Amino acid sequence: MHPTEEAAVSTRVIGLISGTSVDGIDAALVEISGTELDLKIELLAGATYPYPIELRERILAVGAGVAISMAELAEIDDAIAQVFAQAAQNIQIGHQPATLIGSHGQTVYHRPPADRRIGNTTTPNSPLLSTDAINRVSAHSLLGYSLQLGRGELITYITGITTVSNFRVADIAIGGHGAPLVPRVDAYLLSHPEEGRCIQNIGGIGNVAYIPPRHGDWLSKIRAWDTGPGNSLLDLAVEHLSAGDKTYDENGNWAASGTPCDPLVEEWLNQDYFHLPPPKSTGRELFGVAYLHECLKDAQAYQLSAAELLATLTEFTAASIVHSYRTFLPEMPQRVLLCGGGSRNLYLKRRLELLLPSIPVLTTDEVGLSADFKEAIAFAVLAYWRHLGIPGNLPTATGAPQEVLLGEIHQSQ
Ligand SMILES: Nc1ncnc2c1ncn2[C@@H]1O[C@H](COP(=O)(O)OP(=O)(O)OP(=O)(O)O)[C@@H](O)[C@H]1O
Ligand SMILES: CC(=O)N[C@H]1[C@@H]2OC[C@@H](O2)[C@@H](O)[C@@H]1O[C@H](C)C(=O)O
Repeated sequence: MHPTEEAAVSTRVIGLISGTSVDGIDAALVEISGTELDLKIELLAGATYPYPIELRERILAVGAGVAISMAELAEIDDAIAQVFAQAAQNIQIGHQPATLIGSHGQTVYHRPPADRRIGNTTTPNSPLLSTDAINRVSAHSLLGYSLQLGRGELITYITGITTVSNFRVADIAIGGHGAPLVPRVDAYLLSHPEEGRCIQNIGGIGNVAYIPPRHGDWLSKIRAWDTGPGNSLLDLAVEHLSAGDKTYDENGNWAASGTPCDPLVEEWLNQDYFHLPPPKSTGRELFGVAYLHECLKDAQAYQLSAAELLATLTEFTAASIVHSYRTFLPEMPQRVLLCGGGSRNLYLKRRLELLLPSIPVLTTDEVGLSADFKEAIAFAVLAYWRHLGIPGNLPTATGAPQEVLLGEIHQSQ
């Protein structure tokens, strides 16, 4: 059957992801029809299932670089697959069953490819290589590497539903970053005929998709990249400042009771990552525990209170987003649509509004797409595209030289 004929009938798909905040598994049950410009989704159910505490701690430790044996890695891989499969089963309760699952899994390691474009520098997470050295080492060592745990074949076995997983590797194998992948879905679900929009996800890490008005060769003009920290530094700081009592700054209330220290924000924006042109991607390897400790050290000179420190980190997060728009976008957007948990941080949203005068800052909820479950929905769509033979990456977002089919299919029996 031709892909478009098959797509005329809607398909019930489950999207699963646990992001860089490692707070739990976001599951979305969606009805999908159409393919690209006619793509339609209906969110039938969305829920977040928290990780068992011990598993979350193990994942965070692995993500922070704690060495583990291969046996432990295998154990964590299967434990994650089991909780993902359980999430897939739970989200279907009270609904007609799904026929396909798109499971992103849990990122535990992400290394962007070494950057050939910038003479003798590389991306921040790669060892520093001179142009000569780059030419000497094999092409393979220049590739990125991204590891998502929660193997798809086990999810298929437990749920009995065909599962697509390992979405990032095909893009990475041809030289892309393998991230961000959601922008192609954003393009078809959130583009506007007349309006240029920035879709800003604020998860653990922040990422933007700039989508120009939908005419001419708009698709090739989309730009997308990881903007830097989302909630990662804020969450780590809150945990540190509350001595483990709190895991995040609810609605940004704590930060809102302080005042940002502008010289520190300026200083922090000098970091290499913010000056590296897109395509670019990052993770907790860069914006994680060690990074926060550097920030805390820098802050000592200013003797900031806890509230002032959080206000400063929140300002830094907002400023890194806006700085990247002003530096790398061909034109400023006419509207910004926020999604991800950080869109619930009202103080962060207010600071973004202040830094973007005259540009409305809304959430994707306000244009009909769930801000909480957009990523899970996107992986349902990516699995559906894989199933229909439609590519999922956007070369302008990942830096890959071409479009590719994303994901490995684990067929149910
Ligand atoms: N009401 C709220 N107020 C402030 N922050 C919030 C609120 N709700 C959620 N958050 C923040 O959102 C985070 C979770 O966001 P989200 O689930 O989008 O991240 P993620 O999907 O793990 O990350 P990524 O998009 O990088 O993969 C929490 O850790 C918290 O910091
Ligand atoms: C390697 C990895 O898991 N990257 C995530 C992370 O979280 C936000 C940002 O960094 C983004 O690049 C990506 O996630 C979304 C789902 C994406 O691929 O679009």
